[in-house]
Amino acid sequence: MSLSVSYDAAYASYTVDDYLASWAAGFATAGHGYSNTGGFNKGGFNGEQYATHGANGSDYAFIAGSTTTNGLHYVFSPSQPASSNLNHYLWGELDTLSLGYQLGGGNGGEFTLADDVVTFIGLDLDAALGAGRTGNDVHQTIYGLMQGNTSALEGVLDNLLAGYGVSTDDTFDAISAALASGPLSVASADVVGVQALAEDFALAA
Ligand code: HEM
Repeated sequence: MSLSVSYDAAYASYTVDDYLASWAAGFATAGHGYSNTGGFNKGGFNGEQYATHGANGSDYAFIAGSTTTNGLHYVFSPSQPASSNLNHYLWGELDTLSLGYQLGGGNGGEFTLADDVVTFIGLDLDAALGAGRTGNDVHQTIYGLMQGNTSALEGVLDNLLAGYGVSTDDTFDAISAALASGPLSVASADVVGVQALAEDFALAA
């Protein structure tokens, strides 16, 4: 699936990094633990959506989504230490992410944001049961957001946006235009191939 981004026109000239920084500052979570767990759309520890809002009554929120039915799962084993790499981690197929304000829904229904500022579709991250936390992009991206830390998400986005010649340092409008014109052309990949060949000859000489 290719990446697409939809955003509130009021933020058109914000860079993605600027918006993520302001979202993170407003999310200002006091943490997760027992008091601010968020939840899955189906309740329990599995579903198509996981969502939470900042602690201390913050309206700032996010919804992580999977386009696969029952595609996201949380491992919570009280029998293992909370600090274990194989406990308290998210796995599954993470495809979409919405950031904004005023989380609603849940409790068996779909989550919504009354003010949905930006939605990324096509994140295309995948982690298997047993992946644990370390090296698990699905977990790191979402647990980062839960702590008001957007750096893992920025890394994921920059990785995808590089294929279109843009990055999270660009504005939503610039990114939207780059995504609309498609991935960098096959012709430029060919040019890279030719250059590599020329270097090979130079080394051989
Ligand atoms: C799905 C996204 C979630 C992620 C990425 C996540 C991640 C984590 C992590 C990394 C910890 C820290 C464990 C430690 O090192 O001490 C933790 C703790 C905890 N999580 Fe989650 N969590 C998620 C969702 C949930 C949900 C839906 C619940 C619902 C009950 C929950 C309940 C807890 C509790 C109770 C603790 C504290 C455990 C303790 O201190 O004994 N989490 N979580």
